[in-house]
Amino acid sequence: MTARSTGSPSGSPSGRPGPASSRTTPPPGATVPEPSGPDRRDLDLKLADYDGCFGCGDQSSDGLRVKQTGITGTEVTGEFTVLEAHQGAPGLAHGGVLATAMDESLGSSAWVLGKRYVTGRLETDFMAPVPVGSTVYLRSWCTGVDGRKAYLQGEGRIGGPDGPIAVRAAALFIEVPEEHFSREREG
Ligand SMILES: CCCCCCCCCCCCCCCC(=O)SCCNC(=O)CCNC(=O)[C@H](O)C(C)(C)COP(=O)(O)OP(=O)(O)OC[C@H]1O[C@@H](n2cnc3c(N)ncnc32)[C@H](O)[C@@H]1OP(=O)(O)O
Repeated sequence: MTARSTGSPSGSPSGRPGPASSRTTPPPGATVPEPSGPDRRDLDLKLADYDGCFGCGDQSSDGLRVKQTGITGTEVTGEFTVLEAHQGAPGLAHGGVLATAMDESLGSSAWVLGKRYVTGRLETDFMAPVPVGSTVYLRSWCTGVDGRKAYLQGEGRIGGPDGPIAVRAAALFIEVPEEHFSREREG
């Protein structure tokens, strides 16, 4: 296993600027709350009847089937394996698939904040090609909450949980009421 290339994912292992733009950087005064979301066991129960999510569900044969592997504070880790169905260029993961995996990971970190969030803005940096068959090790965490806005960052590594960063992301999630989901379905 190689050494993790940066302790701080907002750092710049490649010399490139960090992943967050002004729209995904928390404003001064934003704070990271104590996670108050359901713990893993509650979550498993609540999600037991729904496995249709393209990111984490088991019903979608070509879905990513991201498995969550740990939660520490707002940091959520997970992993998925790149299948042939996920190709862009021959033998390599499609960038949109990697962005989706980051959305899933960032969304999981937002979930542990204990409120309902949807992705408002998602920014991704693609740092290295990801071959089909690779396991991508995902990690996301909250950098601040300001009213309805939750700011998150994340990364996907290959070769092991401490391997090189292949993709990194920053996002703004927006808190929505429960009706958001039923209203949109009926719309
Ligand atoms: C824990 C371990 C196990 C976990 C186990 C799994 C758990 C489960 C995980 C699930 C993980 C799924 C992860 C996928 C998550 C999706 O994929 S969600 C689907 C994709 N996203 C959407 O469909 C959202 C569509 N957009 C919308 O519905 C609406 O635009 C929104 C985002 C709700 C905002 O609309 P609104 O409520 O009318 O609010 P609005 O006033 O427009 O905006 C609120 C504020 O946000 C700002 N804002 C909104 N959008 C933006 C933007 N794009 N850029 C900058 N600012 C913005 C506004 O400027 C405004 O700012 P202020 O004026 O308040 O300063």
